[in-house]
Amino acid sequence: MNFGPAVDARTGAKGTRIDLDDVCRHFVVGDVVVRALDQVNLHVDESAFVVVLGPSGSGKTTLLNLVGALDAPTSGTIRLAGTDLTTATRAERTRIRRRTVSFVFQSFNLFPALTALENVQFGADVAGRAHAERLAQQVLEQVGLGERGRHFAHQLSGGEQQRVAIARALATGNPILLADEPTGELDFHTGVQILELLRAQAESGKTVVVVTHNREISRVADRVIELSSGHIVADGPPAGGRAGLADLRW
Ligand SMILES: Nc1ncnc2c1ncn2[C@@H]1O[C@H](COP(=O)(O)OP(=O)(O)OP(=O)(O)O)[C@@H](O)[C@H]1O
Repeated sequence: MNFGPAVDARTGAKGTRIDLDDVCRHFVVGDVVVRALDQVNLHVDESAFVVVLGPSGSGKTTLLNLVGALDAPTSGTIRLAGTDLTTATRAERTRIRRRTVSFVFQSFNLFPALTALENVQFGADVAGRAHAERLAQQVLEQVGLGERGRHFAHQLSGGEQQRVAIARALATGNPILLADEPTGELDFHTGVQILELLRAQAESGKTVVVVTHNREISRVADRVIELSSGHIVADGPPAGGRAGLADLRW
């Protein structure tokens, strides 16, 4: 197992560092200020399976969007792989995003008009990787769908679609994988298979950040960051130690 920091082969940067200092993200809607995140300090420098846990509205997606350079904070500093996102231009943020992070969503978000292989190749293309088609086929095989490359999303089960989505994220080669409720639309058994796949990525050197409201998922994390009303209220290993996937129930 390799828990050391992944090094970006193209830039030499230690790609797994995520640094948030005094980060606030406030939304102003009319007279109301929604403090989605307030004075958040978070540092992740390990290749690990990190679960961000919190109830609906606690700020999980807001946090993921900031870490993924999809959104900018109201105040505070965010650095990704050592680069300050808050002072970066929009073009720089795009470049950092392409080389550092990948995304997996609750509802899979595959392109319906593309085959499974083409969806995965898209990930490699966006990140500017060479031999994208060959790479896409290899990654599809890695997630157990080597035979399904010509199939479209509607010909795949939910769990298979999520595997393709994870393959698309892996095909980028980027060191940080961000997943928003990746098991939210799956039955328990399929959800555990997806968690197993995500855990395996962390064990092979990636930083995997999963946000969820499902406390059970946090039991298999290396590190659990609990959010409540926009604040981090707990940060550490799961209470009672890390459980095995076979111990989960939900
Ligand atoms: N664009 C926006 N405009 C106004 N308020 C917003 C916006 N985006 C998020 N919020 C508010 O910020 C708070 C945090 O939202 P966020 O989506 O991050 O929570 P969450 O923990 O991901 O919730 P859920 O589990 O329901 O997805 C909520 O009160 C939400 O209504």
